[in-house]
Formats: sequence, C-alpha cells, structure tokens
Amino acid sequence: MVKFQDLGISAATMKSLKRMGFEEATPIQAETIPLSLQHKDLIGQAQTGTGKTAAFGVPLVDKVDVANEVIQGIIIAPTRELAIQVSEELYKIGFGKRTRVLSIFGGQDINRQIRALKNNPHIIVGTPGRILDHINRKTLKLDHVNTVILDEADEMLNMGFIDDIESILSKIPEERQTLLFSATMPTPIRKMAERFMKEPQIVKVKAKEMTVPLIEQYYIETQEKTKFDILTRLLDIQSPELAIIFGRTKRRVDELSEALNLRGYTAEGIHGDLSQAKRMSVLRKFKEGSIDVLVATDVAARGLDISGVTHVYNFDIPQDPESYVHRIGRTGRAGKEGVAITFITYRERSYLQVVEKTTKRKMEKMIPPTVDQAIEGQQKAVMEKIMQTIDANNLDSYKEAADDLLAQKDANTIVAAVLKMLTKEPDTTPVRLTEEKPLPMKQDRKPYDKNNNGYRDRNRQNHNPRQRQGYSNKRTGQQNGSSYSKSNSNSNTYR
Ligand SMILES: Nc1ncnc2c1ncn2[C@@H]1O[C@H](COP(=O)(O)OP(=O)(O)OP(=O)(O)O)[C@@H](O)[C@H]1O
Ligand SMILES: [Mg+2]
Repeated sequence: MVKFQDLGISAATMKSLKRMGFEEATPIQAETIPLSLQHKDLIGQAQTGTGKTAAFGVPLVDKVDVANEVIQGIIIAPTRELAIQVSEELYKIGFGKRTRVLSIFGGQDINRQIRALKNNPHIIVGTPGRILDHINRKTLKLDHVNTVILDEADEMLNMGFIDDIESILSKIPEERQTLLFSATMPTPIRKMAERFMKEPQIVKVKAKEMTVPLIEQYYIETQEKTKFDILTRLLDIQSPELAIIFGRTKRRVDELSEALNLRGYTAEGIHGDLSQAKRMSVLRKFKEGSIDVLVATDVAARGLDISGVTHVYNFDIPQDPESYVHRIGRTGRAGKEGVAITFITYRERSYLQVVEKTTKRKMEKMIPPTVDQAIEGQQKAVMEKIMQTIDANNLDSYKEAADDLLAQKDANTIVAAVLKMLTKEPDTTPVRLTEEKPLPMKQDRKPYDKNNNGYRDRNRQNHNPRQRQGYSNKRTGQQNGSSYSKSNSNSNTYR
C-alpha cells in the first residue's frame, strides 16, 4: 500500500487529496506519479476505474506554477463529457493550490470559451477539434505548455484524430512532457504514439486479465428478435440500481429507449446526434438517479465515471474487444462490484472468442430467464418493498382498513392479492425495434493500416477534419459498404 505523501507531492495538493477522500494511491498512481514528477514521457495502462485521471492529474497540478498566469498543461480527451469530467477532477485536485482549470469542447458557445480563456487558466482540458479551432483563431496559445496528456489515447487515434493531435502538438514546445493513458493500448497505436514521445516509459499495471475481476461477466446466446424480451426480463429480475445498455447505432439507441419507456422503465438515450445540452441533461439525470437506465452508443463507453452503475448490458456485442473492455468498465469502478451481460446471436460467436482472447477471461454462459422467473423476480422485489415499508413503520392510518379486510377474507388471500397487484407481470407491449444484422463473420482483426492512420479500418470514410470535431460525425458513412444494417436511414450512424 502506497500513501500519497510518500510520492513526493506538495502539501497543498495533499490537502486536496485528503478533501477528496483519497488516502492510498492506486497501483497506476503509485507507479506513474514519481516518474511523471521527474518529467518523463510515459504510456500508462491500467484497468478501467483504477484512477488513471488522478495518476496524470496529481503530478500535473503539482507541477503547475500558479503565480505564472499562462497555460502550462493541456489534456486532450475524445469526448465532451469526458473533457468535462476530467476538468472537474483536476479542479478538485488543484483546489488546494487554487489552480485554474478550463474545459473547452465542441457544442458549447465559442465566445464564452474565448472569454474564459482570457482569465488565464493554468490547465486546459478539451476535445481535439475545439482545441484546434481555438489555436487557429489564435484564442489559445500553447507556447508555455510543458505537459501534454492524451486521455484515452488509443480511442482518439482510432477515431482518426491523429492529424488534429499532431497539429496541436506542433504548437507546443518540443521540450514538453507527453503522457498517454488508457485501459487499452494496442501495440500499433502505441508504436504510432511513440513517434511523438521521447523515450517513453511504459507502465502497465500487471494484471492477469484486462478487465476488472470484480465485474461478473456473462453472455447470452439468443436470436435477434428475442433480445428485447430477454432484456426486460433481466431488468425485472436483477432490478439494477443504475444500468447502462449499449446499442450499436444511434437509431438502435433511440428505438431501445423508446421501447423501454413503453414497457414502463425510466430510460433515456445518449448519442452523438443529440445536442450538447440534451447530452448533459441526460447524463445528469442518470447520475442523480431520476432515470435508472441509460441507453448509449460507445460515446459513453470511454472514461465516464458514474458511481453506482451496477449493470452493463451489451444489447449488441461491440465490434472490437477494446470497446468491450471500456463498455463493461463503466461498472466495477474504484473497487466496487458489477455485472456485465453481453447478447450474442449465433453468427456473432467468433466475436465472443476475440473478446475473450483479448481480455484473457472467459465469460460465463447465462441461460435466458423464463417468464416465470421474471415474475418470481418481481415478486421478490415487491416483498422486499413491503418489508421496507413495514420497517419504516408509519402504517397507523392504514390499520383500520386492514382490520376491515381481515374481517372479510383470510390474511393469506389478502396478502396474495396485494402481491399480485403490486407485481409487475411481464409486459408484452409490442415495441418497434429495427432488426440489426449481425456483425459480419470474422476471425482475425485487420492488420494495422499505416496509410489510413489507424488500424482496424471501421469503414471510416469521413476524413473531413472539421466534421470530426467532438465526436458527432465521426462514423458517418458507416452503413455504406458495411453489411450490418438493413436500413437506409441516415440516422443509423455510429454514436
Ligand atoms: N487513490 C484513490 N483513492 C480513492 N478513490 C480514487 C483514487 N483514485 C481514483 N479514485 C476514484 O476512482 C474512480 C475511478 O477513477 P478514474 O475515472 O480516474 O478511473 P480510470 O482508470 O481513468 O478509468 P477509465 O479507464 O474507465 O477511464 C473515480 O471516482 C475516482 O475519483
Ligand atoms: Mg479515465
């Protein structure tokens, strides 16, 4: 066990960490903070939810000279939500030192950001497109930056942000420190990243498997058309506190959240076509618990730290193993437990094997619950609720009515009737879900394609850099030439 105070951190930062309730450093923090304080370039890889943000955030904040009113550190993240979250955590870490942290991302009023930039922040957290936009407008000057961090580096390179990132890096003095963090760092991406780093140290927290052991992982083999009924039965049986359901496309997410609402669940969807305001409000409602089910594309898979997510359902199996790791990593964070269930159709079995090979962990097969089991699950939930109501003990005003009933029928019959009334019997309200074609059969991953600045070519056809801002448009064109959507609808794009 490593204490933060043994890592050479200043008293002011220690004060913030104490306030945040951080006592012991997690393994990735213990290994990377000292190296980072020595200005070493590094690539940090550790399982989801193990504190990579503070691993780069603590030394960054600690090195900032607050008296110097210039931008000294910049963090680049793939999505707007992640940029916001990282800036919030950095703000907390920098609280003791009064460090100014600003997030800048697409979808937010640029003039407001320009004004905020004039307040001389010490640290910037942003998405590649918007950062570049400000550089081009000359509203963001990076000539005093000494530390650059790429959070979820592999995803950003994967998404085709490499040119944007290289342009940003070209505006930052060369004697900078460059750090890369992610739970996954496929070799080709790492090799590419090393091009803009100086003798990077590679810190990989040793773990038997790539996913967090505290996440129970299951798969259910089923047909496309029965997936939704099975999903709702699972929700009834498992009654998750907070659940995220991942769908493959934006259309899928819209249809799934609508269908869930029809059957009486409070669900909302999040994907890249929604306005920034809508995305933020959905996330806020989910964090507050006023919706219990978040339906999402992979937009929510990277880095988002929502405490209390107990279940992740992959309604559609992700097409690459890294996405799987990040999706299920939204649960089981910071030492908590979690459950992840992945639906696969018969044709998609090869994907399951690819995932298992990458994570070095077998998923357990789950037999889909029957209607009776779903009813039983609901009954149990109702019984628990009844016991809780009894414990709360404010039943006096109901006791007379209870006596009236007991005078007419026996206790067992009355309780049974109450149970029946309260139990939500499986709802078979018809819903409309456009059938997704299973992923194309594949055995091997595509090799690294240098000319395409990436690997695993996901039919990326959109190379217009302006359209790659944020993440809203980055996978458009996906359905052309790809075999997994029957629909011609334009809304069926990724994220
Ligand atoms: N030393 C610590 N002690 C207690 N809690 C911590 C510590 N470090 C981080 N945490 C908490 O753990 C949670 C997960 O941290 P974080 O989001 O940084 O994980 P991550 O490794 O970046 O995950 P991902 O790969 O999903 O991005 C956060 O809520 C964070 O506040
Ligand atoms: Mg993270």
